[in-house]
Amino acid sequence: MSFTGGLAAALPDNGGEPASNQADATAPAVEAAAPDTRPQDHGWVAKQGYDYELYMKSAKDLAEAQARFTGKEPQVAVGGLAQGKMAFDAAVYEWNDDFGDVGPRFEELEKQLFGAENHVRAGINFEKVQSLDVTQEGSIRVVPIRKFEDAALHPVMLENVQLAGYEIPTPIQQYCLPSIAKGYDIVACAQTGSGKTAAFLIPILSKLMGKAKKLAAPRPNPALFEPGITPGVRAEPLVLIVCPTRELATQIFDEARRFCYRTMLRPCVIYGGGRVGDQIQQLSKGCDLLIGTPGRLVDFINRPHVLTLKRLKYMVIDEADEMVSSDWETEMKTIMSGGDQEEGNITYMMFSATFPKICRDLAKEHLAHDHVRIRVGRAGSSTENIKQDVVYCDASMKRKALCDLLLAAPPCRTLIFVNSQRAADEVDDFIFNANFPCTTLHSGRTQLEREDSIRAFRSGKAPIMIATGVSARGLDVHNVLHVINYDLPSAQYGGIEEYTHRIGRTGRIGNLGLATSFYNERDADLAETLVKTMLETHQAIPDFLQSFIPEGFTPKGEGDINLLKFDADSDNGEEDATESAEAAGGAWGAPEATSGWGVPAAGGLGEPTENPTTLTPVPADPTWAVQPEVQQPTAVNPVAVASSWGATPVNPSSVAPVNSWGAAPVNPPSAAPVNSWGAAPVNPPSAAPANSWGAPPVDPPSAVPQQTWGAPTPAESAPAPYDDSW
Ligand SMILES: Nc1ncnc2c1ncn2[C@@H]1O[C@H](COP(=O)(O)OP(=O)(O)OP(=O)(O)O)[C@@H](O)[C@H]1O
Repeated sequence: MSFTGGLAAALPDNGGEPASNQADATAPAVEAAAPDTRPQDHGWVAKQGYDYELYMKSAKDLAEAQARFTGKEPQVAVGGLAQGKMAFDAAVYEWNDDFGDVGPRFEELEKQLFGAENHVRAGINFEKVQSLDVTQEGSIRVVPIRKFEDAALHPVMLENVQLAGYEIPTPIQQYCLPSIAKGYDIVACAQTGSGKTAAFLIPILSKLMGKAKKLAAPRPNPALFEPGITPGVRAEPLVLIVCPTRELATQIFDEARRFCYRTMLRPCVIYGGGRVGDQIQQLSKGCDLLIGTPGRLVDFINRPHVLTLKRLKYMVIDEADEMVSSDWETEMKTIMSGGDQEEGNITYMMFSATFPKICRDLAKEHLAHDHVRIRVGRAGSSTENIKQDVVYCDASMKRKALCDLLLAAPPCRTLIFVNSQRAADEVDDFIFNANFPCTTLHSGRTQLEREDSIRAFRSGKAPIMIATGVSARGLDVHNVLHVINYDLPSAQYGGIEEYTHRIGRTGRIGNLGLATSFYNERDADLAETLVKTMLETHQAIPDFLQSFIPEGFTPKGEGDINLLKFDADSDNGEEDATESAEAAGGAWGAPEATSGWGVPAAGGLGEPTENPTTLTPVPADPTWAVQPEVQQPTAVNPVAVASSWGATPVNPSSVAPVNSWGAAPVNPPSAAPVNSWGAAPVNPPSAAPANSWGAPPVDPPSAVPQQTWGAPTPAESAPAPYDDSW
């Protein structure tokens, strides 16, 4: 099997791969150069080419071809999919009508759905996720729950939450669970990787559990369904989740498969690029929860014999900021108010990590006046669990810098962002030919290639993925330790909001992560907000960006938070700021000294979280750039520069074992990433400071912000009984 992009695989392969992995057997013979083994010497797994022949075949042929190709039974990959099968076909819990309201356990499926390697588990800094301040805005305030046991969940849902390994609800979940229980419309904004998906799935599904028979449309008994023989039904979902990308849709589907386990609720996903006929067949078995991308959804809404929204009870718009961008305007209008749904009966929810004005306007138009508005931290902020490094890199030096970077730290699952499909293919070619195990994700790929890429990345067969920002939005992959902005997203490519979404692919749910961005003069339009965003989470500001630190800002100064004021369009705006201030001093009891962002003023931004010496300006690596304004390095040792390419790791034992990719550990070794990333190249370019590349995600701040919820922790008590009056 193969996991890399087309262009790279089509080029002469210097990697000495087995014949079966060659991309094009008909390509003219090229005298093979000696394979460059530096990536593998460094610990990266061997690259694998893309098998086009296999991927051009139909679904049925694919399974057979795959068996021939591997010489085995169709292989089960992460997520339980036979390679070549598409994500919408993934197994869901199917019951027999005789079971009643709740089905029995099914161990095999349980392992597949909840296995640790198949989804991200909370990391060592989970308490940081917990400690962010929550602001409620608007007239409705809900009392947060502190434990899942207090949320009056259906007992089977509570079991599913435990199986998923969720011990404590994240802040967004603490507020969304009771809000949804009470039936409010919601606008919610919380950091990347803070559990927004479960924040709506758990309470919605819990409310519907036990009522499936009453509310859901009749459908054939799944246990007896035979495609082509059993008459199908029209899909009449109770829940619709709309999201901008196919990858996100399949990811939400995976989460929905987990939380629908043992329930009588059937999840389905539809998205562009997936075969329409096959997706219709899935829907015809019955569909209670439908996840979809806007284009395919509208297509199906226009086929009333396939899909009707007349039973709809909940509509969730995920990544709402992206969804309401002008590209989707017509589709969103059709979905939100068109079709045959009865609008008055629908609870609307909008979720995102950033919330520009256009989003707030849409919320005003569609949501009930008394909707709940929840904001965790500042809208659009990042998390301290991600260490952000910005290194100066001339455009012409980016390729070399990237290879250096990939060889500077022990191999780890790495996501590289570029601004265009073309750049993705070019970078893919380059590093694939340099023998790095990579794959690409962008909308120019076929859907099968995209799904294959993600599986290869998730499983660790291709631990490096090059992606455009749009395609990787919301991507939740276990153990992504490093995000590299090969291109920074300038204003034209989504600006600081895009930056926040991108780096949020690492450091998820309390795990630590590193984000390295290549910066040069072309990124100047981003500099000011980038610096403020970095200061907000106590990042070191490199020398060449020091001039963008707001005037008067000192690490220990009082009132510095105000100096980091962000544009209204990337925050919740003035109107919200006023309400937020009211809320802070109101029912929530937020301490007066707490800023709207939840950083306690006492320690807050004034307190650098790392050794202050790391704030010292860092000279740029002269091998990447010549930068007039930055202090020039004293000397460049060409030998050292050259050897930094193929340097063997300082301490080979600290390199993640090759086979650790596939079954990523539930809790990554505690030494990683702190120790493993810190390993500087053996012979770093003499002028290049080690920590401008792969410095570890800093000593975690010693003063972890205290809970600032205001609401007292409920005393230990028995789980709240399932409230089936919902
Ligand atoms: N309470 C919890 N405890 C532990 N893990 C959790 C909890 N809630 C969610 N997770 C896990 O955290 C990961 C991130 O969640 P999710 O993808 O919903 O984040 P998000 O806020 O939607 O991020 P993004 O804005 O980047 O899309 C998921 O793998 C999910 O399974």
